[in-house]
Amino acid sequence: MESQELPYVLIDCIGGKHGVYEDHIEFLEKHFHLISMKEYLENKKSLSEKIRAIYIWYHKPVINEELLQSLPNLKIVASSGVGIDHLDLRLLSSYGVKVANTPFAVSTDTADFGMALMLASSRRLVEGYQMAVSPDTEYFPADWLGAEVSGATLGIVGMGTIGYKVAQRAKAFEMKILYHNRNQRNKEDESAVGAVYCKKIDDLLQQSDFVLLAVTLTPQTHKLIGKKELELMKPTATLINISRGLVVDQDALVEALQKKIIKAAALDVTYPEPLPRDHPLLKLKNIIITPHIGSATKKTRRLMMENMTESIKAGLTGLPIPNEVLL
Ligand SMILES: O=CC(=O)O
Repeated sequence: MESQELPYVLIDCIGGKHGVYEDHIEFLEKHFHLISMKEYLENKKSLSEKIRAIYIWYHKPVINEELLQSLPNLKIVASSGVGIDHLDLRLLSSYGVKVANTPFAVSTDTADFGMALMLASSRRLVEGYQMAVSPDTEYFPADWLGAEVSGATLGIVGMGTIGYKVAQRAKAFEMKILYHNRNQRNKEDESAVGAVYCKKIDDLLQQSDFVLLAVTLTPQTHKLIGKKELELMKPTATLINISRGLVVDQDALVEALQKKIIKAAALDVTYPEPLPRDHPLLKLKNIIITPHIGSATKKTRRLMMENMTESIKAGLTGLPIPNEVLL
């Protein structure tokens, strides 16, 4: 098929050639005629009727009335990852636009990364590395005590696909697993991993050595963990966030870490991302921060791209859309 006949897809990413990996571009260009957001905005008149899909790769474009009105033939928005907090589903649906994400592609790596953060924080991996490579520090073995992960209590807030995979891994570490879901207790999953359901999040916060957040960001989970919740946690506990920065009240977290109300935090997500270089979280020692890389492995990112391509193709041909996000 000639490139001119391929469906026009608006691609929105950060940096690089469309901000995605070269081999992804190669693949995508076999299926779509890619138009970058910049190109679109500069040539709106000639392109607006041609665009039939939007491909969002780790970015948060503003898809508002103005954009939607300018794209009369838009059928589907495919968004990388699982979180779709950057999309207004009602608005999109009112324009007849479908939405798809890639929840299954990301879950294994993101769960692995939650474990990595828990282990790195408890066993002082980053501090240890810094000490090991520092030319002029003396090393005293007695200074390097960490906290055990094996046998400790892990509280998972949000046991969906990712949370459940964290629980499977935690089981192998012989952890005691607690979980809290806002809406749904899942008896099958909990018995498979030997997890104990906490109807009240407060019970989980009070009992856990590690609290791991794996919830979706919604108006209900916005700043779910604030001052009160942090104060319920043990002073020896660590907060791990692999969901969205806005699930935690960051000002309250800074205070809790400064005052040692909790022991430490390990965050793959913050708000904003990245944090401004003078942000108080970056000045603390009892924290690990990574740049939202939970799903960042070659295989997973490739699978996400393939999933998004399948969803767009299905959406444009009227077939059932894999990974469609329903309102
Ligand atoms: O943050 C990543 C995702 O939503 O999968």
